[in-house]
Amino acid sequence: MLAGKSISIGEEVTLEGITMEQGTQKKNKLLGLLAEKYPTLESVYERLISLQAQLGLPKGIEHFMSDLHGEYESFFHILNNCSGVIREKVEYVFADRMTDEEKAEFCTLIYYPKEKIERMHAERKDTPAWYRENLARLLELSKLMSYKYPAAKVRGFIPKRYESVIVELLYTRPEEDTAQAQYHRRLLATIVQIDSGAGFIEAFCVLVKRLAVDHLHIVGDFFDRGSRPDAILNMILDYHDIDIEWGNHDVMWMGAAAGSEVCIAGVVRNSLRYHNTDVLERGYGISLRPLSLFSTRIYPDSNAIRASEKAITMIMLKLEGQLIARNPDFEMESRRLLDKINYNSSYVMLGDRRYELESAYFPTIDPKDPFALSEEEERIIADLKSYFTESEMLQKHVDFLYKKGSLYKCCNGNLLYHGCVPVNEDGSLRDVIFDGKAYKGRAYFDYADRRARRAYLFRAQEDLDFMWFLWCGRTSPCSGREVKTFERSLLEDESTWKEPADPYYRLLDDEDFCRSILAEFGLPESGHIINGHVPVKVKKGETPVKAHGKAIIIDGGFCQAYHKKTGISGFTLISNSRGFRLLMHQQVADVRQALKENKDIESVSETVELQTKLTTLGDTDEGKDIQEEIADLYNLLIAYQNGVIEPKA
Ligand SMILES: O=P(O)(O)OC[C@H]1O[C@](O)(COP(=O)(O)O)[C@@H](O)[C@@H]1O
Ligand SMILES: [Mn+2]
Repeated sequence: MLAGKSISIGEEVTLEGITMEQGTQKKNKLLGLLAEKYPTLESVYERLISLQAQLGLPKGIEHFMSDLHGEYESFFHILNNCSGVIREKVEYVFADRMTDEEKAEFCTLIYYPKEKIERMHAERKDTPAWYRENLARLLELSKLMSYKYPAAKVRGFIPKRYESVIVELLYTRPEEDTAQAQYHRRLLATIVQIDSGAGFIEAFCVLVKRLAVDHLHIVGDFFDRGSRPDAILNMILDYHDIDIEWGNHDVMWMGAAAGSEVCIAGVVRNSLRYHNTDVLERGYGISLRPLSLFSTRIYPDSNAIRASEKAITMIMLKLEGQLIARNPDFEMESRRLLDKINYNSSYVMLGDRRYELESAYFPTIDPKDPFALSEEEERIIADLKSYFTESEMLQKHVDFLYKKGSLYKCCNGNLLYHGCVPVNEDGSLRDVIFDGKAYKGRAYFDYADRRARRAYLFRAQEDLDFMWFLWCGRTSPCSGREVKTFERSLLEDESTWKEPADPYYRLLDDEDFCRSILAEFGLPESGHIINGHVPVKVKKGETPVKAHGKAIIIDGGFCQAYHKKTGISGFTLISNSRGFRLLMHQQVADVRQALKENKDIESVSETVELQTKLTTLGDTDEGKDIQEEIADLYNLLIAYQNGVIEPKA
């Protein structure tokens, strides 16, 4: 932050101009700092040579997934099998040197080394020969998979305790020299002899998985529908390299964790709707008991879960109505419907049409003031608010979502966000107005991202309300739909459930439109838009690849609830030095089955884009940083050579 300057949310931060002299001083100061890191001429040469060489290596492998929706079991397996990539590599390396069963067993060992070794031990199959054979296989696989990484980087991927021996094994060439071959055999035999085979196998498996995926992008929607989003977040807290683009379900949970009452009601409602109360009660220590006691009293004819869902839905609709009234900017007036109900005759007016209500029973509504919470409801929501804001685990997960996440990301020429860029019917960027100021395109995303961060930092009501808008606002970049929770909960006529969506979703098939969006975010024509949010119904012939590959929608329905709709159980999009391919995960294997029968998730691979030119690290964003470091090192070299800075001997 610039000293003495306060920054308002709509404003861009710019550096004040600095004089030439100040500029030189600053440059020398930076060089001085670099000289501390590289104090000798040799150290500069060494670093320069290594960086220059790295620029020519193939770019790292990026995996993209979205819409995990709490589906912990499949995600756990997919994270361990690296979306099927390990099996492909095993196929490639061992081709006809191993049978299918042997390969399947070897893959299971890589996915779940600890458990598999325990199993082998229990079955008395963990003989020295078994260890030697599997260590040799893991070594061969690691060698092949590490060719595109500089040695220093590979070293960094190996668990510390095993680093020196594994490096030794990786870089000896037994096939070239008999002395080396003997040395190699000795190393492997000794590892087994001294009983450290299990530790080394586990360390190799860490290395292989690390080599398979350089960077993971999750394009939103961790929460809701599936049962354990908390377990997914726990699993990725320490993931080596990850970014997240917030989905509409995530922002609602983030708003809830920041203390937005309507977001809290929305989160509780969604959890009850899918019978996923475990995530709240066990995962986050949030008690639903006060709500449940109240609900079963108010709705004695319903079971406890259904009663709670009804009660929290009404609280949510009241709070949403209050929020809409105090935020005309959100343009959500059409969603304020409790005052359009005729409570005597049990119908609602939508526009000028009358729709029958599913039930005429509204025990918590005062028809004269339908948006007011009763005293009991106030107490329930206040209790829930304290549980949400005080749940250590939830706050830890939401901290992580803020730290690693954002509303969008530009990465290696590609544009990632969960939902849409709001546009007009003709594809031009749509102005969205807040506090009398119009925002569109990238500036709108930046504005919304800043407000979402401010909501968590300062928790002012208007920013907390904004989190709700992000969850379900028609012009929210996370949603882009008019979300019809009222109709879906209270009306039987399904024609009212349809949710009008932003023209963006229709236009995404048009290449020129995609290019215009990429350009708006300062990205090249060769880039791609990568979205989640809209389940792709593969079984109905829909394809995730839009506009000849300019846009890819990767919501393949990880969640069980959507398998019937999509026909598959999730996608992983992979970008490597050759282009893009998509893995469609066919069937979910649970871990127990995987271990017992060496079962895996079947994944079908489809090429999305095959490049003729290999993409190198030099072509990526990381490559640009390396180029800058190289330029700084050259400046340091010049400063050493002409005596501006004295190198150490
Ligand atoms: O499937 P449910 O529980 O009825 O939820 C439907 C609601 O979820 C939404 O589809 C949002 O969730 P997604 O972001 O996963 O699509 C809303 O548009 C819709 O109102
Ligand atoms: Mn979504």
